[in-house]
Amino acid sequence: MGDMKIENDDYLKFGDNVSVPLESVLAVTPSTLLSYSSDTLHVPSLVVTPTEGTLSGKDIQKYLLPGLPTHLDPCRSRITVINSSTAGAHRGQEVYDKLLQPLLEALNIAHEYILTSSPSTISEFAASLAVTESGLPHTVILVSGDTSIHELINSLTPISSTETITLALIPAGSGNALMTSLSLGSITSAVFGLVHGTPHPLNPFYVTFPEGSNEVIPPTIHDPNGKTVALETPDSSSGPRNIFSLVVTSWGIHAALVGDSDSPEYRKLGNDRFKKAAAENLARNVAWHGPVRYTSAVSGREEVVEGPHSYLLMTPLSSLEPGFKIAPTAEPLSGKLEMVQMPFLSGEEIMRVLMLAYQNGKHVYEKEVLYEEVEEVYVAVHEDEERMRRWCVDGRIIIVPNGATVAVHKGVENIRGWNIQVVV
Ligand SMILES: Nc1ncnc2c1ncn2[C@@H]1O[C@H](COP(=O)(O)OP(=O)(O)OP(=O)(O)O)[C@@H](O)[C@H]1O
Repeated sequence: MGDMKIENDDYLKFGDNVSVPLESVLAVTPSTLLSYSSDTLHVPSLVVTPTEGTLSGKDIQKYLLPGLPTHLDPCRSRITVINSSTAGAHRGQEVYDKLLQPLLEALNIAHEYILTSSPSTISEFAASLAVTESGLPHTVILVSGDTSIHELINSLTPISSTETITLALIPAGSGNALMTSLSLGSITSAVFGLVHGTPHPLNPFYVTFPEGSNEVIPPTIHDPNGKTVALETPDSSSGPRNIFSLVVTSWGIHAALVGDSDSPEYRKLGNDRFKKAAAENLARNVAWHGPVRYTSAVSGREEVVEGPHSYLLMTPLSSLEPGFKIAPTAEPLSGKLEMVQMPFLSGEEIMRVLMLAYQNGKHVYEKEVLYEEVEEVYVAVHEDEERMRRWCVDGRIIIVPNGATVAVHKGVENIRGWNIQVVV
């Protein structure tokens, strides 16, 4: 299947000689897989005769699609495509109309299509998921950014059995840190991965927030001021709450600038809001107080950093955005968790150190930076001011009570009975 230009709408006939740019080839499939299968359409004949500059016998393996993988086979999976309509530059519909829908149709992949219409469409979908009547596992093709993935996995409700849900991610958000770290950050590479990839456990890490924690709900058109509500999860409205994180969890200056940039005053500034929030937070020169106790995954020993701190961030990903290698040794999907901590530093020093992250993650060699693979991190937050008690979990802002301890745990495979896999 390729992006071929064929004159006069003619079908290709066996033996026809056609040139297709290699980067346009998605798959080489037997014609029996295709919905418009016909005796005259023999897609493999396009590429099985290698000439210089075309596919060689070895190369062709990468493109071969002899049959549908389980996650795309409607006889073996229940498939839903969710398009997060406000993600990134709002190009999700175009991606679905021009790329995904024709591809799924050509391969006879029956699916349900959901175009999000509100900030709760994804969580409502996830909450409605149950073991299918047919017993088939769910495949969700999510055309979105990282926030939508976070919402989906965190809205799954508990089930008594263990079920698998397979996510195929098409990066259409403004950040796409997960897919960027998996080297599938472009739409074309992700669509190639959708067809040729295999499911791997996502292993999200999780953060336990104590009772009394609140969540800041950013402004929407319906509620231009936003609001703060008690933090809830599908399995608990009292006691500690576990929030699953796939990109980043932070406290200190990172959480402060993400939190500020979401406020109604900053939102008016569009994309410049991040720059302004960063500049203002760096100029404040404040320190965050509370001991950080962690278990090193390397030595197995428990260590304590008393603080005060400027920066504390936990992530399983190497890059939070293209080029910004905050955790250069991270191995996404491995379940491993990296911690980056900086003591109280001036705004200028923080900036100097963080800019080294753009040089292939060189900041981790600076004496000011503590960089460790960790099993667990416990942070006792001692701050009077509410804005200093803000945590960021994949962009969500959560405010903890003064004196409370937040616990961060390395990756787990199962969320409330659901084994989450991602196609890579
Ligand atoms: N029609 C809609 N109206 C309001 N909110 C929506 C609508 N559709 C989706 N959303 C919400 O908008 C957010 C989109 O987040 P998503 O991660 O997909 O893109 P993004 O924010 O551009 O990317 P990133 O998270 O990488 O920065 C999600 O919170 C989603 O629930």
